[in-house]
Order: sequence, then C-alpha cells, then structure tokens
Amino acid sequence: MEITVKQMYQIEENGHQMGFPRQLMMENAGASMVRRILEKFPDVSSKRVLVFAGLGNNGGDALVVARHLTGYGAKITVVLLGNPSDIKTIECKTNWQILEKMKSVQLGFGPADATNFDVDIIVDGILGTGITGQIREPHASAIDLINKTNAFKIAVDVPSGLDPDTGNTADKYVTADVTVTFHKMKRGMPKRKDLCGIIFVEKIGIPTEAEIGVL
Ligand SMILES: NC(=O)C1=CN([C@@H]2O[C@H](COP(=O)(O)OP(=O)(O)OC[C@H]3O[C@@H](n4cnc5c(N)ncnc54)[C@H](O)[C@@H]3O)[C@@H](O)[C@H]2O)[C@H](O)CC1
Ligand SMILES: [K+]
Repeated sequence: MEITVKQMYQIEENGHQMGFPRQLMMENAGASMVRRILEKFPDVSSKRVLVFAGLGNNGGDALVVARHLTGYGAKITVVLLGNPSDIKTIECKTNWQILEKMKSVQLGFGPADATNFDVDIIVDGILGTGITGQIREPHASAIDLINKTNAFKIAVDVPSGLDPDTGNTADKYVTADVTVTFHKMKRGMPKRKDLCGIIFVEKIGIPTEAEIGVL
C-alpha cells in the first residue's frame, strides 16, 4: 500500500499522541537504514562515509545513521546544511548535540566542507517529506556534489528533490542507489526507481492503530 505525505504526517502525529515519541521513530528509522548499509557493506569499518543532513527530521534520521555507524568503526563525516541554531526540530537538534560530543565524528557546516573528501558511501539526509518548491542553497550545491561522486548513495526516506506524492522532481534532485523509506511506501516513489534505486520500506515501530482514521 502507498500513502501520501499528508497521511504519513497524520500517522506520525497519531503515533506520537499514543505515546510513541518522534525521537524513537527517528532512532528506529536511522537504525533500519544502518541495517541495510551493513547488508551491502559487511566491511563498513573500512569505509569512509559522508552524511549530508538538512535541518529537519530527514536530517535528524541521517544524524542517527552517523552515530550508529561509528559503532561499526566506519570513518564518518557529517555535513550539516546550515547553522546548528537553525535546526528546525527538537528531534534533529537532540541528535546533533550528541554528535557534537563525539570526537569520532568529523563535523562540517556546508558543501565546502565536503569537497576534498574521497568517500565510499554517501547518506542523503537533505530533504524528505518536508520539501517545498525549488531547491535553495546550500542544499542545491550539496545535491550537485552528491550526484558528481561515484560513491554509493543511500537516500533517507526519499531522494532529496523528489516529490514523494507526485514523483515529480524539483530543479535539482539526488539519484540514489538505494532509498530506505519509513513506515509505508510513499505514493510517488514506485514510478521513480530511476531516482530511488532499490527501495526498502522499513517499519519504525509506529503502532498500527495510529493508522485508524487515516488509511
Ligand atoms: N513520517 C514518519 O513517521 C517519520 C519521518 N521522519 C523523517 O522526517 C522527515 C520529514 O521531516 P520534516 O522536518 O517534516 O521535513 P524535511 O526534513 O523533509 O524538510 C524540512 C527542512 O527542509 C527545508 N526545506 C524544505 N524545502 C526546501 C527547499 N526546496 N530547499 C531548501 N530547503 C528546504 C525546510 O526549511 C526544513 O528545514 C521524513 O522525510 C523522514 O525522513 C522521522 O524522523 C521518523 C518518523
Ligand atoms: K533524503
């Protein structure tokens, strides 16, 4: 079954109201991505990983991926696309503040902090279901950078720049090798495997009753 962005946000809110907080949804989302990364790269401890994080919860998911991957010995660089003080959500900010305390993770603050980096894996946590309109800077430059590399690209929830409802793209968009989308397939994704790559749908612990009245 495929759902709309509006339905996803309603389900997320219902889950939160039932007592399953967004912070845990985010943790489960990031952990589910790491499982898929480990499937593809059992030797991830020898890999250099570049994580792009936007200022919303798509970025928050990516910060969780970064933290979990350090536990497997991967060399992690996280590039936040903006000022930490501009992070939009408490869930994303909480994860950023943890990374700030982790010497094992290199932190950057814009695409310029990522250019001299020969990476094996890129995590696209720039934009997810909260995308609106044409891509603004520095997100646009980050997307260009991602597409220029021949690193393995895995998208958080949606390839950044793809409209999850329609499958249309903004002026810039990530072409991913794999997309891990959460809870249920988003309506506009199956027809855009050219951008999503292989799509995995991962449950993140939201009670199914959160769908009552929505689906
Ligand atoms: N649905 C769930 O159960 C869960 C979803 N998770 C993740 O959360 C994102 C959605 O997060 P949200 O904060 O609502 O939006 P985004 O992070 O996708 O984007 C908002 C962020 O991006 C900026 N922005 C929007 N449009 C543009 C643009 N055209 N150019 C530049 N910047 C743009 C906006 O200003 C905000 O800063 C979902 O995709 C999942 O990944 C939860 O973490 C887990 C549960
Ligand atoms: K994304």
